[in-house]
This record gives sequence, structure tokens and C-alpha cells, in this order.
Amino acid sequence: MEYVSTRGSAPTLSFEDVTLAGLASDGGLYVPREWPRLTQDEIADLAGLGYVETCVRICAPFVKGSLTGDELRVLATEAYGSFAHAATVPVVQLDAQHWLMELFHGPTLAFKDVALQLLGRLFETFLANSERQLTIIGATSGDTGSAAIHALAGLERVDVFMMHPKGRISDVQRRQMTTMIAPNIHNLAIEGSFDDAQAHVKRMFGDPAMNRRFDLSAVNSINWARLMAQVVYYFYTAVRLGAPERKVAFSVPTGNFGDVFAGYVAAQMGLPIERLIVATNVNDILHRALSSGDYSVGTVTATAAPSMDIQVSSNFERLLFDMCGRDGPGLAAMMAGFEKEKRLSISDNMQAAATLFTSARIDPDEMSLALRWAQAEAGELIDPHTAIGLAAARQSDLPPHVPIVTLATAHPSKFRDAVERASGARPRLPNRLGGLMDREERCETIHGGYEAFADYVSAHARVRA
Ligand SMILES: N[C@@H](CCOP(=O)(O)O)C(=O)O
Repeated sequence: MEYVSTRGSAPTLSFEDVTLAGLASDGGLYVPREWPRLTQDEIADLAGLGYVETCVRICAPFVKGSLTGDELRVLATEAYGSFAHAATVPVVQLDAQHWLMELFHGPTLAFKDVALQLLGRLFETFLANSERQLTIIGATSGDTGSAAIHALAGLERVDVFMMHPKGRISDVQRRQMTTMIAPNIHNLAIEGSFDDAQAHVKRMFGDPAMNRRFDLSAVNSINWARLMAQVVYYFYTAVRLGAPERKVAFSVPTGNFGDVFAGYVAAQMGLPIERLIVATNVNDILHRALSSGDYSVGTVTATAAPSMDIQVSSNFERLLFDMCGRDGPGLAAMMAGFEKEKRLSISDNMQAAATLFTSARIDPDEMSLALRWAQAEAGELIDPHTAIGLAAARQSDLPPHVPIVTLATAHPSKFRDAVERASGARPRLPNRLGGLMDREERCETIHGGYEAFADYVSAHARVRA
């Protein structure tokens, strides 16, 4: 499989090189040259397969040329062996139409583990036969950081510099990062929002001085391998609910558009998806873009669903690439305008290429209501991000015979103060996280902007002699 950049001028790369590169050298994001297709028979054959085997079947075309099916199977077996539920990603029925896809049974209680447990092993495999020393720069609004750190702590050939917006993530999210003390892990709190941190990451990828000194890579969803791993659970769940004979809809709470883009990829591969509902909180750039073509950046508002407190949604560029007929240079010009003006108008023609999506903006009251509904009607305590997805699912106009699966992206105990405020019930941390709240924390505050971050990385990253 070959990968091309959404901005059209970076070299075409293999899966291995795309995984190690993170972001394309022209500032774009890598996508497969074409979407692989599964036949309806091949999708039907997924019925009854476990999660690992489903992963091997779905990811095989994406890793072709870099990994064999057997090699992938070994990595996936290890990755999903770390999950606390035998089904890896179980599905729970809430009422006649609504379901939850529980993506939080990994080590850090969020959907990010599904991809990062695999990505960590891909890094190890690809680095084993090379002389490379990777410097991973990342931004998190709470969940990516902890999942990445758990997947990469202790690796000799990888240093991780993970920025989070100071004071804007939950105490459990912060501690899941800052209590992982290892020589290759650097937790950095920045004064600002997730968008500021993500902008530092992208700027560093384009910084010639940093690129000369360090072999930069990414664990955010700008890295294609992250999305590939997330495509799997759409197939796994839809098949359990009757695909390919029956179409399923998904409601996805999203900030950076990665998780829902993985659903779009599943649809491009042939999975019959009725609809992808993009659920945002009040940081609603994606809702505005999909409902009225207005992709303009607002101010990031801190909410009870901090992982979605994002305005610049990296992966939206991957959808724009398809929406504009895969015209890389055209998209590069569009993104240059967006970076300057902080706004972009999506034409009716382009919007017509995205009919699979609808969207909803869920405010705090609607979020609390959905959280209480799940508790009262189905006895399920859910987290604020999942509640936003569920609220959007319940507002949709889909007919009752279409099953709607809401992605349960995090365990409620990651956001126990917010859940308690909304429901009156305080979720308990699973026993496997025992001691988290008592452990020593290590984190540096970065005072200043990009230069201060770059100075920190320069002073602490290892380079291979
Ligand atoms: N919601 C994320 C923000 C980073 O997004 P990513 O999917 O690009 O890694 C988080 O919780 O860190």
C-alpha cells in the first residue's frame, strides 16, 4: 500500500515510513493512495471472529508491503491482550434503538488505547531493524497523552514530549500521564489550549532546525496508523449488529475528527453505514462546517468534556481531501488560506461529497440530560463525552429500525467530578488503576510559546550518535 499526502507534494511512502513519519513533510496528512474495498461476502465472513482476527483482516491491505498477516497478528494479540474485557470492545444495548460501543477497557480507560497499544508495538517493530531514535512530539486534551505514555514508557529508541493545556484536563487524566515516571517520558503543561499545543506540534514538524537535529514523529491522529486501528471497531460492531445485511448508524463524540474519520474509512471500504453523526460540544467548528459549510475557528471554551475542547480539527483535512476530489495542490492552497485567515468556506459541491455525515452541537444541559437518561433507563453510568454522543444520537431523525451505536469513548471514572455533578453518582476507578491518586507526579510547566517548547525538546531529546 502506498500513502500520499493530502497536500500533494510530499513523497509517497510505505506504511512503515508513514507510521514513523507522523506528519507529511509538506504539512499534509498521509492517506492511502486509494481506499481498499472488501466485498459483502468478505464482510459477512467477519461474523464470529474475535477482535484480533478482525483487526488482521481489516488492516491487512493497509500494512501490505510492511508487515505480513502473521506479524500483524502477533502485535494485535499483544496489544489487545492488555484489555480488561474478553470482547476487547463490547457492545451494550440501551433500548430498542440505542447501543453503546465500549471502547474504554484498555489500560488508560479511553478509546485511544485501541490504537495506541498497537501503535506502540508498530514503533518497536519498525525501529528494531534501524538505527533511528525517534523524538515524538504530541498534544493532548487528556486522553491521547495517557494512552501514548502507557504504550511507549521505557522504550529505548523513543522519547516522548507530551503537551497538555494546564488545568484544563481532569485530575485522573493528568495523573495517568504524570505518574508514569520513565526516562523517555516528558510531560509538559502549557499555558493555553489544546489548539495551542497542537499548533506547536505542527510548527515543529515544519521547523528545519528541529528536523535537522531530531527524527520527529507523532502519536496524535495525524499519524495514519492511529486511524487504521480505529477502523477495526466499526466493522467488529456493525457485523455483530447484522452487517452487511443490516445498515448501522454511529454517533461519535469528536474534537479532532479522527475517530469519526475512521468510520468514514470503514464506509469507503464497503461497510454499509447508514449515517455517521458527528457530535460536538460547544466547541462546535465541526458542526458548523458540516451543517453550513462554515469552518471558522472560534475561541476554545473549557467544558466538562475536555477531550473535545478543540477548534482546529486536524483530521478534517483528510475529509476535505476526498471532498475536493483528492486535489492535493488545491487543498494545499485552501489550507494555506485557512492557516492565515482561520476560516474556510466549504462549497455546496464539496458538501455534497459528505452526505454520510450529519452533526449536532450538544450544550451542557443536553449532555447532563443524556447522562441521566442512560443511568435511569438503562442503568449505565456514562462519561460526559459519551453523553454528548448519546444526546446527538437521540436527537437524530433516523427511523426506529436503524440501530444507532454511540461510541463510549471513555470510562466515567476518568471524569468523576463531572459525572457526579450531572448524575449524583460518583464512579469508582477500576481496581487495576489502584493507587493512581497517591503516586508521585512529574510534569514541567512550559512558560512561553513555541520557542520555549522547542528549547525544552532540544535540551532533553536524545539523538543517536
Ligand atoms: N481528544 C484528544 C486530543 C488529541 O487528539 P488526537 O486524536 O489527534 O490524538 C485527547 O484527548 O488528547
